[in-house]
Amino acid sequence: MGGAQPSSRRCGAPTMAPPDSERGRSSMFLSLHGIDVAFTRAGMPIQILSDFSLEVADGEFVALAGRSGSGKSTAIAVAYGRRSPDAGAVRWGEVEIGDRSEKELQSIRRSSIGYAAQDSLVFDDLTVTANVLVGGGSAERCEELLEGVGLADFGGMRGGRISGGERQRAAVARALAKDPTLVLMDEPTSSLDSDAAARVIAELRAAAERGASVLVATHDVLVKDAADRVIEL
Ligand SMILES: Nc1ncnc2c1ncn2[C@@H]1O[C@H](COP(=O)(O)OP(=O)(O)OP(=O)(O)O)[C@@H](O)[C@H]1O
Repeated sequence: MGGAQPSSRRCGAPTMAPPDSERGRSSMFLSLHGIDVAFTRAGMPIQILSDFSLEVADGEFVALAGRSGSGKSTAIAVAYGRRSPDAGAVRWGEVEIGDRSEKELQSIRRSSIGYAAQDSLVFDDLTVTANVLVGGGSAERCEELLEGVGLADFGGMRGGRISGGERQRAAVARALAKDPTLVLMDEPTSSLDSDAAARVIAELRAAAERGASVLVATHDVLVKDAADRVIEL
């Protein structure tokens, strides 16, 4: 067999990306291998992820879909190292995260991973610009991203004064401001109308085109349509 090609961009192997030397940046593909996660509900163990594996190549935008409760947020939390799996391995590029101390992981997260949880914190007392820059990145990049997600006029406003959808977009801008090599997001468009969602999706695509590996848990058909591949849990 060997040379089988994926039949469409929706399934099959990760897409190829230009080598690091051409992009002038380090590689940070994502690999989850053989992941098991179980929780206890009403005193009974329930298996949420069972021998679950996925890979996201450099420059690839992958949507993680599936019914409510299927384990999308859990998979994103495992990928970020926020939740330890019962079994299996997570790799950020060449780094197997189970082999590293929390301090080392924190340092990699700070420099290279853009993460936005479903409930990303926006500081009420900081301006939107300051909220974005908490995650690193330049003032210029912050301005560009705020414009991109439709918050160009909001930079000076306090986080406590903006709407839920605006907070969500500020959290996306914060995750992307340092131009991370790995992007992990949980439902980044859940509070957004289709115009605002399209803006966020354009920024996620742009991150992938710059060479980042992008994994997004979502129910949003717009995100699924924009992704290179959709993985159903
Ligand atoms: N800490 C926990 N303790 C017990 N059960 C948990 C815990 N965290 C998650 N679960 C359960 O695991 C299942 C998967 O949760 P998860 O949040 O990963 O699903 P999801 O696919 O992201 O769902 P949604 O689309 O509704 O956000 C759910 O049934 C949830 O109740």
